Amino acid sequence: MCLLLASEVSSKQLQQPLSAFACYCSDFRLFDTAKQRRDHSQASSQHKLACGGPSRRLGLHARTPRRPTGCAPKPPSGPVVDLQVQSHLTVLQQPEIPQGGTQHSLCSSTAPRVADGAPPPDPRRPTGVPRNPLGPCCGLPKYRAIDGSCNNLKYPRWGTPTLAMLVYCTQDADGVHAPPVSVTGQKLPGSRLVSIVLFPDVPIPDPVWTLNSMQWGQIITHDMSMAMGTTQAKSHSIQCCSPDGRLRIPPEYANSYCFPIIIPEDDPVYAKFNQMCMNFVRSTTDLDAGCSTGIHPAEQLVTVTHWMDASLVYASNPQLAAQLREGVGGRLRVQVKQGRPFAPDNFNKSAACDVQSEDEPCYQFGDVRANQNPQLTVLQTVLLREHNRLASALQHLNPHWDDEILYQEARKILIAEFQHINYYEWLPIFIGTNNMAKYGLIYPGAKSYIDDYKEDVDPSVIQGHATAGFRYFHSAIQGKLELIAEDRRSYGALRLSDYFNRPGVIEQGDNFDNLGRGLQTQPQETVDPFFTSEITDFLFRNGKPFGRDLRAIDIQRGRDHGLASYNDYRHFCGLPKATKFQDFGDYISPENIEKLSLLYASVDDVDLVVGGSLESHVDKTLVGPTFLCLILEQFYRTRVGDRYFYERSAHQGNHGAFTPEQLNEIRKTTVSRLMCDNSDNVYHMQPKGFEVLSHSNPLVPCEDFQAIPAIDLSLWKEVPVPVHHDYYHEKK
Ligand code: HEM
Repeated sequence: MCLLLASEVSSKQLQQPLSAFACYCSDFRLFDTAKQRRDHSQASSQHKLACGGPSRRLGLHARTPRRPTGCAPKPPSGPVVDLQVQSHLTVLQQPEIPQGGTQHSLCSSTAPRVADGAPPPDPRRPTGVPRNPLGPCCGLPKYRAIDGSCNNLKYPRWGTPTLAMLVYCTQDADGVHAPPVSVTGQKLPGSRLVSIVLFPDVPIPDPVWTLNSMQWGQIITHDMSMAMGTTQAKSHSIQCCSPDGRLRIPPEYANSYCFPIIIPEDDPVYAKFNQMCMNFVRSTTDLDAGCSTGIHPAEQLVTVTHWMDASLVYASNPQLAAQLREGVGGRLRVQVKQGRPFAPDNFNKSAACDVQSEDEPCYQFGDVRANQNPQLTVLQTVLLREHNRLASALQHLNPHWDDEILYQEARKILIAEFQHINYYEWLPIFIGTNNMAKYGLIYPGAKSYIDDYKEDVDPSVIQGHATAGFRYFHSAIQGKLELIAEDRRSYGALRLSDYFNRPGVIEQGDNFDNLGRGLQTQPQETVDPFFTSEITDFLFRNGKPFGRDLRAIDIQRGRDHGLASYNDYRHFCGLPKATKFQDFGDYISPENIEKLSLLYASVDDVDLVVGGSLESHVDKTLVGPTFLCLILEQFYRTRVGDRYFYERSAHQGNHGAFTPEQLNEIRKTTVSRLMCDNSDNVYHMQPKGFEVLSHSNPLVPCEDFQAIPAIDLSLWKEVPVPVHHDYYHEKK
């Protein structure tokens, strides 16, 4: 029997830093008890001290200058390419996205990770092969394991929760875990100050893309990443500031996870409330978990599966996954309210939501962040309903299938739909169809299997993607969520910060449909260096007149994770390295260069989160070249490293591969079809749901299957294999 890693861990435990869960270390030592782990980690910190390294546990945060080259220059490799978009992109070099057989060169500041070819030896990165305590993967399962293990048969733990993010370029001040400081040895400019100066609130509605483009992006994020030790919705159990907004105690004595954001005295918002300190708790690393000897850069752990596997629907650990199931007909549990299915009540409402009474809804989904904002909860509910819709249809077609088969088959189809929407409908908007096709992320027009699986490509979430690049799309968040009627008139709007962690609003009246139509009608905010004050001043304010600043948190998180500088990442992505601020002028405006030069002492100090968010966009994308390079790399890995990717055939080990006919049905999936099929009383949608209504994208009836195609599930009808009588024994 296969024992799965996360079977040791409950979802609640996974949210807590260093909670008492079993921890696999890179040498595959399994700590059975918290005490064993503590002993080991004490030994590690002694070792660190012996090596002259810091000890966060003792509050000794070394403050050594930012190393100027956290990222070694990428050796020239392969031809300069133009990405078929803009001549100004000629700096990006083809090997950024590994193509078949090409050795991918990575920053050398940390041990290189795997792209193509043989994996480089990295003693810190568990592969799970020789000493896998789980034993070998069992057989060749048709379905993905809930915790993502055994997707890669050579490296069974790749993509599982509690594995670290992939690092290209790090810049910990002490080479291990201390947040970076300026090359001058001084502090970097405060994250809140940078947020105020460079990322103000200037509302510009996007002329083309709907709010669903933003919201679906958050869904993709939550499927693939959540840094361990962060809460991302509710306030953290560790508080680094005093209740009146002052620093609780001098940093050197504070909780070793504290890294509070200092608020400037003349802050335009927080000063009015005498706030000088914004809570910020560091993510949990392999070092904290006692899984590192402390002589390498600490790596942040992820609590969800790294795969694109709809883990936000099904959970990332088997216990929670089992609790989410109805146990009948392959369905997931729901509670039906006025004839409409919603997710079941959260196991611990007050921990998961900011509810004001026990009656107020707060849901249990596969991901802990699902209640964070109403539109997110709407999409989580749509996906939940879609699973049950598929399971019921399959049951109708195949009454002989049991609960397990129905669950797994519906899950397999839903994951395929999800991957298809992500790769063929959503990502092209953000990173460009041409770029994706050129680097093997999509194959437009394909009618058969795409066998591009590469066993040695590590599918892990990349630091530069999750901690910087993808967070740029926080810019697309709208401060008001419009309620849209069937005739597409708006008759009101919800203020976002009134409803953080209060999802019950989606049940009131027709709000579920109104919010769903709002997602597909209201434009998102333009992706640019402007961010709504609903997230920069009022994030998670929970009834208070001020909240927190997500942009400042993004910047601080980049420092917490030791991301190398923007200049280093620029260089890594093929842009020339700057020696003076004006050298950023190829992609950053003169006004912003001036602001950067006033804030930062050196070009080598500029945070990746900051510089990347100021770049002008590559044509036909919503990002500049540095983030484009990182996001392309991420989704290349996510695709080719996934043995179960929906376009894959059985020849490459996808033992549950769709038939070619089924695959071509999956390829009809669109986000509009999902919204049509899983709303309550929505009868019209535009075919392209991520694009605003227009003459070329008009409203059509949901029953218009030409305009909004539906998957023909009859192709999943299985002719039962006749049971052969055992005449020999019968005769006897
Ligand atoms: C209303 C919408 C959203 C809200 C309120 C929100 C809020 C947050 C918060 C609070 C965090 C944790 C910050 C930290 O402690 O480091 C976070 C992380 C993140 N967000 Fe968002 N977000 C939203 C939408 C989006 C969108 C649209 C995207 C991308 C398309 C996105 C991408 C990310 C990423 C990549 C992370 C890091 C996840 C991890 O690895 O831990 N978010 N967001």
